[in-house]
Amino acid sequence: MQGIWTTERIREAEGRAFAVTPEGELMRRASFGLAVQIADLLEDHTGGVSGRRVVLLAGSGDNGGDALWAGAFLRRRGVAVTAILLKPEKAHAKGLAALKRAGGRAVSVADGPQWIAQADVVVDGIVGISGRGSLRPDAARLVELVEAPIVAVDLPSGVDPDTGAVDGPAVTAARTVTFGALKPVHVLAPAHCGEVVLVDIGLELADPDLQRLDVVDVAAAWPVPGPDDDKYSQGVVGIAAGSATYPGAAVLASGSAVRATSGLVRYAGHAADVVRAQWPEIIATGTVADAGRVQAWVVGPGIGTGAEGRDVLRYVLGQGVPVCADADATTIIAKSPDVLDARDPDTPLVLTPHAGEYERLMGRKPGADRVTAAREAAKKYDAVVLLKGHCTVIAAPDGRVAVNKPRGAWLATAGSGDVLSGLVGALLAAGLDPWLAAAAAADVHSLAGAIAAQNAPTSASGLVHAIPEAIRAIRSLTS
Ligand SMILES: NC(=O)C1=CN([C@@H]2O[C@H](COP(=O)(O)OP(=O)(O)OC[C@H]3O[C@@H](n4cnc5c(N)ncnc54)[C@H](O)[C@@H]3O)[C@@H](O)[C@H]2O)[C@@H](O)CC1
Ligand SMILES: [K+]
Repeated sequence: MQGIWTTERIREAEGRAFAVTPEGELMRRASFGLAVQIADLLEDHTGGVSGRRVVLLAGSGDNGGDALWAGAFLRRRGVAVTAILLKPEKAHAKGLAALKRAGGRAVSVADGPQWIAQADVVVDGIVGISGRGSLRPDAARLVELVEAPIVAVDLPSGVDPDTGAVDGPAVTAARTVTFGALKPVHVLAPAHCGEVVLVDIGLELADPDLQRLDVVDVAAAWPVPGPDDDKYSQGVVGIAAGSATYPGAAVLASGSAVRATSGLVRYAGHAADVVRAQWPEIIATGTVADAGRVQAWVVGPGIGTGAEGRDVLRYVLGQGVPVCADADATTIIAKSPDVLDARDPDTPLVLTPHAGEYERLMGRKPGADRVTAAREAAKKYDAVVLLKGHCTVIAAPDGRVAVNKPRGAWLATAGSGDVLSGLVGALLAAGLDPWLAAAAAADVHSLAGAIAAQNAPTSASGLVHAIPEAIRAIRSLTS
């Protein structure tokens, strides 16, 4: 999660950096780092650098400028560099002059195909963070001809920088070299980016005002008990999950909450005996009405979508504490939206749909632009929406969005979602802002998945046991 920045914030940071660095310095740093990566790929792909052929697809903006400057650096290492200028009249003037001074060649779109056919590596400097929409026809035709590996400058052109959406021709890169910080595209469109390499150009992104929005500092957010805390003051979470026939969801969601924080966990439902046997520290009762006071509820996993599940959901929504509604609870809300009438308007709600549940909630699939999809659901339900997928997107009704950096696909295992909802509930009970709670939970969940996968293949129980190590790892990174 940490270090993924929307283009708006990247631009703000660049603006600050421009003010304190000599003109052209940021682009020099970016394009030098880019040239190093292009040479590295040439070496990997052809066994050498000098005498190899690189073709630059150079668009009209600074992204094209980066590519042209990188071409000039590569000339010094004996690379034959040809730039295809997509808009010759708007090509980055200084970059083009530098390339020509260094002995590089610039050609028109019409002459492009013959150079592409001979290229060892092609560089996509078509558009960067100002790019919108898919590739234009000229660029698309050239990209289609490429057989050599492509290095994308900053991001693969044709893919939306902030959402990763692709709705037409786009570049598929072997490697993407980005500058300053990762942007959403790098985690939302991994298939188009290939390997992502981050080049430090000295952007100051640690501004606390900026962090508040797009970067979730999980280590700082995670509740740590202080000397005056007791089991109640750290937040009591209630788990309404599972059934007598299917106690697994109850065991996983409750266990995950136990492992996430040291507050008290209450369980209410038909699996009380099994939960108690697995987790002696949990206070388990048969019904939500008997559960006692909690500071947040997790409701849904394995409760069924019938009348009893509906009553349970209605009850917890009416308690005036934050609720994480997961799995069957999402389906109940989709089928009978009137259950939400039980909700006090001020009660924070976190919904955790996967794509299928999203479709039930919204009447349409999330589609390629999962950021907008999550935002729209957050608005419609006035809830934090955590849209599950290879990369999880967390949107708040006020527009905040966090994206969770994927760490492998081990989380796609039965019961994994139950573990996530337990984590969200524990953080809600500890008093975290619901968006932050959901984002921090997703991050620890994905790291726990990666840790559990060291003993692959793993399972949801393995995930629960890896939670403390994941929290320790994240905390140690910043302490
Ligand atoms: N601003 C900075 O501090 C730095 C920026 N750098 C580079 O600058 C890039 C951003 O440059 P710019 O803001 O000049 O813009 P871009 O190079 O991203 O885009 C240039 C122009 O392309 C046009 N365009 C938009 N969508 C298009 C599409 N689908 N097909 C064709 N043309 C399209 C637009 O008119 C846009 O202004 C970054 O991605 C990065 O590569 C780096 O040099 C590092 C420093
Ligand atoms: K690009």
